[in-house]
Amino acid sequence: MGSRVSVEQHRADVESLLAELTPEPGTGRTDGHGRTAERLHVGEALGRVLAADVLAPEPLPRFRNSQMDGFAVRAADVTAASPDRPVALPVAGEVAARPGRPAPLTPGSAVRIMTGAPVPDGADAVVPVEDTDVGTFNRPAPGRGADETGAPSSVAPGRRPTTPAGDRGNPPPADTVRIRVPRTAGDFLREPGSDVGAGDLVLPAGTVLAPHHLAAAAACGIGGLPVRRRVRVAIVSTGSELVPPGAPAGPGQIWDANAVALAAAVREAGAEVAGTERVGDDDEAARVTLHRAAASADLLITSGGVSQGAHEVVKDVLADLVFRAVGMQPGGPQGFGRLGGTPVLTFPGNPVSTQVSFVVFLRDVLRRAGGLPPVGERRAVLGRDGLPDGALVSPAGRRQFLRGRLRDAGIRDVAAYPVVEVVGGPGSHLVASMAAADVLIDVPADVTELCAGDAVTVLPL
Ligand SMILES: Nc1nc2c(c(=O)[nH]1)N[C@H]1C(S)=C(S)[C@@H](COP(=O)(O)OP(=O)(O)OC[C@H]3O[C@@H](n4cnc5c(N)ncnc54)[C@H](O)[C@@H]3O)O[C@H]1N2
Ligand code: MOO
Repeated sequence: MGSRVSVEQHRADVESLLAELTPEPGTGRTDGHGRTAERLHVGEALGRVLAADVLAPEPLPRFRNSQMDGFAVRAADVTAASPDRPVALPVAGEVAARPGRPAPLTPGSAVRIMTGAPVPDGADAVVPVEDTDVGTFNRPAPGRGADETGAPSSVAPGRRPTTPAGDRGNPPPADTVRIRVPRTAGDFLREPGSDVGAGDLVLPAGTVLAPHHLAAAAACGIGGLPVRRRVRVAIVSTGSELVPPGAPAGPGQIWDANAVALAAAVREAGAEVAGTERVGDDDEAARVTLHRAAASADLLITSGGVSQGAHEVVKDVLADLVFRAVGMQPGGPQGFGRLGGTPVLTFPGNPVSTQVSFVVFLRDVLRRAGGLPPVGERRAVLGRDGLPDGALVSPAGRRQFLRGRLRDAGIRDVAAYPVVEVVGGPGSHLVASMAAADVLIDVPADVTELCAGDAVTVLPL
């Protein structure tokens, strides 16, 4: 395996191997049909990354409509209105939020109008129904009377209604409305294009589509969105001892944690799982499986079979790859190269090592390829609880990635770094203990001792 290389060196080599996964304009990764993007129904695009700017095909709102339930009027007809001297106007019908175009308003009249309904030509303001003698357009609920403003009076739970049930149904609309509040032109109108104009930018390329982005696109009538094609990753876990979770395990068998962990990590990083396969320590079977998996994907990742044992199928079958010891713990034995043109990363089989390898070498590469921001790192202060002796020692020349848990910062600590406690042990088989962690504590290769209170870098899990 030769001498150890640094984490930085291995990361640089992995990034240069995988540069083709991050499309640059004109040189992008394609899907065999020359596409770097695909079109998805707006309802299916959650979490995907927009491949192009999305412009509004029409103004939004599409037409001038009412902001309130009330009466569409000419403002000039109601400028003199006041509670003491209401202006009476004849009511010339009703317009609701329904398909169709309303008839124009005759000057000197009012039209009942509902929220969202198109405003008739000739009307330039809406008077909310509460500002008129009508009070409300609601039907009285069964058994409820109307109060003096016309609004239904509330009936306390368990009380008997104060009016007989015969008041049900819509009272006939008044043919005259008395308007008590003056209005000026434009009041309670929603103008076409006041949200977005035709041809305006609604969503810029690169947006990671959240529900409110999808709502904006849908409201603009956009049925399909161009999204970046996701990197397709094939996953092969190796080891004759492995059985799938849920299946019975006999003597010497263990459940395959890595295929599940890697598939979930790939998806979380914005990529797509082309397939997961398990193969035993049989060179011929492994050869077939690895070639098939590589041919199906943009990237192949494997777990296991890369150290110094007698049955290292990955090393044996992928002999053209570079296998090396990286100066880190866990995750020391690493390999990279190509199989039939497809880039391959080989992660060590210990389940903590596999997951740490993904976080350290692949997570942000996949995120960048998919148009997502890197997870990045943050600073924290080492807590005392996870350090019985108040300090930890780390071997020189090995970058350690310890499992840690951030403590909730109290209000007093808002400006300070959060405290991180070491959790679980350092062993790379301690996969259940890792479930208690929410970060990896990054101890640099040249640091051999850390004390409670020291500042550290952590990588979120
Ligand atoms: N003589 C040496 N032995 C080992 C060295 C070394 O440098 N010299 N390195 C050790 C380190 S560090 C690691 S990490 C492992 C890496 O080994 P492999 O990548 O070859 O992995 P395996 O031997 O196949 O498995 C290691 C361990 O993990 C378990 N495992 C494997 N796959 C899964 C899975 N999908 N789900 C759950 N657990 C899995 C496997 O049963 C073994 O216990 O090598 C050390 N040895
Ligand atoms: O490097 Mo291994 O990944 O420590 O257990």
